[in-house]
Amino acid sequence: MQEQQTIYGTVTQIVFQNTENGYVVLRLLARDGEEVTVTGIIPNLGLGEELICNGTWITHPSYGEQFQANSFERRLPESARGVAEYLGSGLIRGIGPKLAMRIAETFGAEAFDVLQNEPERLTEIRGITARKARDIGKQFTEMSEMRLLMDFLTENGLPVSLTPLLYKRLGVAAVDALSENPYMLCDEYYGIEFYMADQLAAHLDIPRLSPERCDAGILYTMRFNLDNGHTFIPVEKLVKAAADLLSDDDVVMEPERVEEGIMRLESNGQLVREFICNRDAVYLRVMHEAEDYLANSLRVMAEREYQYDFDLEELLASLEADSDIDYAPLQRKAIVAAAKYGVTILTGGPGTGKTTTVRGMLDLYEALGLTVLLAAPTGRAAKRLSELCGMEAKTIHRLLEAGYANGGRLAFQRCATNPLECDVVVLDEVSMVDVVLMQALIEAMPQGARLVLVGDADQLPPVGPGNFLRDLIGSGCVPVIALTEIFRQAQQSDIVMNAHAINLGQMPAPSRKDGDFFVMKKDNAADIMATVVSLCKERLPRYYGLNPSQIQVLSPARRQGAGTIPLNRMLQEALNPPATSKPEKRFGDTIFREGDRVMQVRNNYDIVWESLDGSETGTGMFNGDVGEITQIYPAQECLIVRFDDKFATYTYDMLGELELAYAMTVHKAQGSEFEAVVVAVSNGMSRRLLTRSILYTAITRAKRLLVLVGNGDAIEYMVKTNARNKRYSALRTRLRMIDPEQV
Ligand SMILES: Nc1ncnc2c1ncn2[C@@H]1O[C@H](COP(=O)(O)OP(=O)(O)OP(=O)(O)O)[C@@H](O)[C@H]1O
Repeated sequence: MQEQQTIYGTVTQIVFQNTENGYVVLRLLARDGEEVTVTGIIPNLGLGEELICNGTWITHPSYGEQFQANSFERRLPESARGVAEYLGSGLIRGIGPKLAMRIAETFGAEAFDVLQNEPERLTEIRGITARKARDIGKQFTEMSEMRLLMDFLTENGLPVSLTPLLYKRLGVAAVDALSENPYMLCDEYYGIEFYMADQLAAHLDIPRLSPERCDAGILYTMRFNLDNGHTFIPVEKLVKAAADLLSDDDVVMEPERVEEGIMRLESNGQLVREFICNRDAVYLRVMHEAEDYLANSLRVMAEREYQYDFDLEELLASLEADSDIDYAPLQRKAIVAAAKYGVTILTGGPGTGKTTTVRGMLDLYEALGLTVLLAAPTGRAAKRLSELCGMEAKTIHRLLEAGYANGGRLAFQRCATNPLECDVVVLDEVSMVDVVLMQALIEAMPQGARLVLVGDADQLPPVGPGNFLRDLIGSGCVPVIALTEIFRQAQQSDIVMNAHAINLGQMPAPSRKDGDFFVMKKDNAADIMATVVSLCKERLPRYYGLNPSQIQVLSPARRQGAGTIPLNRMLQEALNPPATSKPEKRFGDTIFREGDRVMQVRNNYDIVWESLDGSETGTGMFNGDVGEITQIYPAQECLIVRFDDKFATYTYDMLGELELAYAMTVHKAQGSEFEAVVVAVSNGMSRRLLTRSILYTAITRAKRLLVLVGNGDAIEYMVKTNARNKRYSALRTRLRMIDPEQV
């Protein structure tokens, strides 16, 4: 093992600095007068800082001898020259080298004290207004606080990328809060894995069998399972999973202790335990509230029937006569039901006429003088719905005016006390909506408004918890109109016909020369990916006149086989190769380059956007929004992404919210449609992902052309595997249980 050494010195040059993870390569003027290269994680480093580095000397194959620091202590420079260098190194907006020099000359070694405690004294320097002084002081204070926080995170092996999140929510109190409860990092806001928080807890000497650790492990296990779509966990499974999580070679968390923990969390209101669906079920409180609320409110809404002093069927017939449409009997039934009942479900596969039926509903509502709001779970689905219905549709989040409340938690402006203004809400792509969001929507509906739910129950279930659409249909409590007839026009499409065949467990029909559905069989992932690239780059543009931007590649998996990560790397290389004219920015393993297709991968209500013509500005980008990087500004450390009709700015520290999107997972593509879709399926992908509903969802994303490139066995396996991953959810049972007399 290399001998640990300590070196002291002053930072004279920052050769490389990664702003996300704090990795730096620097030159240090050591106390013995020698200048050496040092590498390590030292966030927010400035020139002139004094460092005491502990580490080892290594010989780098290209750069020779350098000191690899594994821990360090740092001190701000004390000499006037050091102060000038530090302030002038670009850390503070508004201070360049010249101004830094003047600050150092005026205040000498006291400069940092002035910046932190008496920034108004900066006005003694010519050219600094009171406002600028305040701004500089504020930045310096924030930087100092953030440095302390970063130092704390680094010392405890936690990612420095948590700094902005923690600082935004807790400010200067973050270190104290973490020291008091390191497990707060496991909540959905920070999303840190249990073992990391556990590591911090160990540094803080929190006993491993302590109730705090036990309770944190139980809650972590509960949240982790929500990601698998469950709304509750049977107690015996929870006990086992939490005991496993909390035990290792050194410590055994007995199941009895976990049971005690569950009782503690039950009595302090964080968990709810109920015997339901023949199970001893444990819920996170919010999840129990969501299910319970949905069951009660939907039951009440479904009981509601609206009376008209004229015949709705006749009114619809007269509307039909005025238009060139002749609805099928089931469509007519759905349109009338949507005006008559409190809740109506309209479901069916592709080409069965759902959209046409929704348009019929809108016509009837108009004739009845009812105000309608249209919504869908994703931006793309909302856009498509707007186009098809000729009226504005919003995402559910936008409809409910989502934003961040104090402390950074998601909050909806539209709610029970400030309801939406409408007589009807029509929600499309309901298969994607989880129980928590559904609860928020129903809470925001005004008393007496109708709800129309449209979706295809054979699509993938939502990413979030529950199985809302299937549970509601299965409960039998709500009128359901299931369209089954494929309209003649839609029958011309092999995409539609094969989607229905696959849904019935049949292999897709062989490709027709003039058809819109092709299967290309390739044996291994490398051949599959090479074929996908050639389709996107040459063959589809050449034969179908498609622009590569109209083609979307989908894969069930991310890393395995022909997953989205290797596919994105290859597609980026082929469709947007590096060029000196195109600036790029590396973030983790991804290189973002001007011209790249990217996707926003979580909801962020704070991202500022501007419409293309600059006439409108707003905030909020949503999970699944796809755009193109139009500019990268290295000096300003930001890049601009164009999403359909708007530009959004991302600073480099936000790049964790973007992914390359030449290829995306089928899950991410839910609710979106594309001109042409290329689906890659290979052996080597987890069998959990090779299911019929994933293949069906992938295929139904294509409007004009679908090419399925894959291993024959894997495709057949998908068609035959109707396994829906089991979700623990009790909504269906609750809906059936409730006695309408009691509500
Ligand atoms: N009553 C009808 N008479 C004749 N054609 C119809 C009727 N209803 C729908 N169609 C036609 O059937 C096709 C599919 O209808 P529509 O787009 O409404 O179905 P959909 O279920 O929304 O399909 P998808 O989910 O694939 O978008 C369209 O071409 C539409 O014009």
